[in-house]
Amino acid sequence: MLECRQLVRIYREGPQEVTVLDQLEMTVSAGERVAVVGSSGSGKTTLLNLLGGLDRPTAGEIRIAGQTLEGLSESAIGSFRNRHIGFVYQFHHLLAEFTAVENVSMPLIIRGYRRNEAAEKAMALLERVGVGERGRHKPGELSGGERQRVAIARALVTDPSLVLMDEPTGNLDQTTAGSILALMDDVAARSRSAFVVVTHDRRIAAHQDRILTLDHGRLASEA
Ligand SMILES: Nc1ncnc2c1ncn2[C@@H]1O[C@H](COP(=O)(O)OP(=O)(O)OP(=O)(O)O)[C@@H](O)[C@H]1O
Repeated sequence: MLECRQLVRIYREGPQEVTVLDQLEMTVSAGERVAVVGSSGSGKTTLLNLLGGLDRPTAGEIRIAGQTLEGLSESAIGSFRNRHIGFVYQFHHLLAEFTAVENVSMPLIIRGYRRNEAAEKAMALLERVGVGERGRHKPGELSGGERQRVAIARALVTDPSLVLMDEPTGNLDQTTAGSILALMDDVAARSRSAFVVVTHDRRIAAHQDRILTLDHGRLASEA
């Protein structure tokens, strides 16, 4: 499902070069859930941005669902992402002028769902993450944790083949985080989505099939 070969990301700051990812190798199968842990600044967000095609590697190859990202134009990566990848990033990027239901419906409408059908599916997911009664509100009227849950619903609503999550439960209490884990279980079981979850939360990490630790630009298996 996901394969990285000799992935390198070097940041240049004037004359300085910082190698954040160094010949990194990673494989995730369909339906498999992987946690990525590592100290602050170890490159976890950098890795997620590369996997989602938001940033380009300095060298190396990323293959998702049989497609190599290298060589795709920005717009081709954009439409590939819409079809295959669900994202939860630290900044949620919800559309401010749309309600929670509309935000979660959007990826379905892009895929050709009718508005009513999309809204129904979106609402069911918002209910699953405990914000059903906030569905008619815009992001500015929601708390940080509520916005985060809307972003999680939006990432999962299309049953994407790959889900990328950066600290998905960072703002959430234990009970709410538990309901997110249950939803991830459902999605993984139903649609064989692969998950890559960056987290500092040991409970979230332990819930995945494998834990990979990012250290000195490489991934080592922990469990
Ligand atoms: N655009 C950039 N230009 C230069 N350096 C960058 C850039 N983005 C990230 N870095 C550096 O790359 C390193 C890895 O950053 P990254 O955000 O990937 O770490 P992280 O593991 O996600 O950290 P955290 O757990 O704190 O979120 C850091 O040293 C950071 O300062």
